[in-house]
Amino acid sequence: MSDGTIAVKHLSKIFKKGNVHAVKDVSFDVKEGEFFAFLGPNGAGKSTTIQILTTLINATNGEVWVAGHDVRKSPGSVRKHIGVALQETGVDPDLTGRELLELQARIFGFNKLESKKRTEELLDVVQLNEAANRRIGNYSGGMRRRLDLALTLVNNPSILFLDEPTTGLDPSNRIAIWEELRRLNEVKGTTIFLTTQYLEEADALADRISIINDGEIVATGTPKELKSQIGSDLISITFPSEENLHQSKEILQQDMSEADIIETGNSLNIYAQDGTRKMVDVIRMLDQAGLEIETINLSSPTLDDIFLKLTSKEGEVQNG
Ligand SMILES: Nc1ncnc2c1ncn2[C@@H]1O[C@H](COP(=O)(O)OP(=O)(O)OP(=O)(O)O)[C@@H](O)[C@H]1O
Repeated sequence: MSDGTIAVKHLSKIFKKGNVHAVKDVSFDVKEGEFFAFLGPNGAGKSTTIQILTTLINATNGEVWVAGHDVRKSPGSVRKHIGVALQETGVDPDLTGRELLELQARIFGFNKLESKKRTEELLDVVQLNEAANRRIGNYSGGMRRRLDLALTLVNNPSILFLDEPTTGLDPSNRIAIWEELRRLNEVKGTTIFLTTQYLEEADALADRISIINDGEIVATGTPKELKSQIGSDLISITFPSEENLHQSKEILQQDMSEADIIETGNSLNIYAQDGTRKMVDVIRMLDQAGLEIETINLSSPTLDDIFLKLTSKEGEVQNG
């Protein structure tokens, strides 16, 4: 039985060489058809995790099920149902894109005719038809990534694993890959497990994100959940005079004990869960007290704020 799910329970990996504890008791599930992003800085343990999930290296501890199969007991069954694009795959630069795709199809057991047919389909999918007869050694970074993506799709996988698929690409090539991944996920229902260091990539693509840092998952949720988990909204107010600022602060502190009010230079920063409503309250209270304000501005936390908070050594917010 195969499906498009991933289940990881208490996964750990210790590299004996250097005694590196690269992955520490990591657990998560990915549902069929879900777009899941593993987000973390350099050395967080993303590549190690993806290599275990794709049967390339063994875990030290824990259980991993991919496409309904145990990666340790049935690696062959897992491989049949997944597509994998890892960082820095070495291929013969003298082959053309078309030749490499045909070769990959033969490796997966397609006969000659089927291999040619599948290759043409995939060249269409990743729009490499025009470059198909050029040597891979002459491909640009964006073309290489598109070819890598096509290679992962040869066996019609139910789950795609992509390790930092857009690292080093310029913005237009990055967006082209994003569109392709979205289409695969939405139209074909392919489950996607992607690692990235880019917040905007996880935010733009993923249904759910786990943030990994120093081998541990520090937060999991939808982009929206992650934002609201940490997320107080921020109301910044500037005043026409210092006196105005101090009087306003006193008034707001009396009536708003639940919100943090912090003075920064000539403005007050107010942190509140429901920023829009709080902003209306603040304006009303200051108006009633006859106090003038110069500007008032409301902003929500970005994923950047959350990422920094969760991955900084001082970060105190933890969540599973
Ligand atoms: N084969 C290995 N032997 C020893 N240590 C390793 C090995 N592979 C990875 N590590 C170490 O394990 C830790 C996690 O590395 P990993 O490559 O999984 O991180 P990553 O999140 O993928 O980082 P990057 O974004 O830079 O690819 C790092 O400290 C790394 O040096």
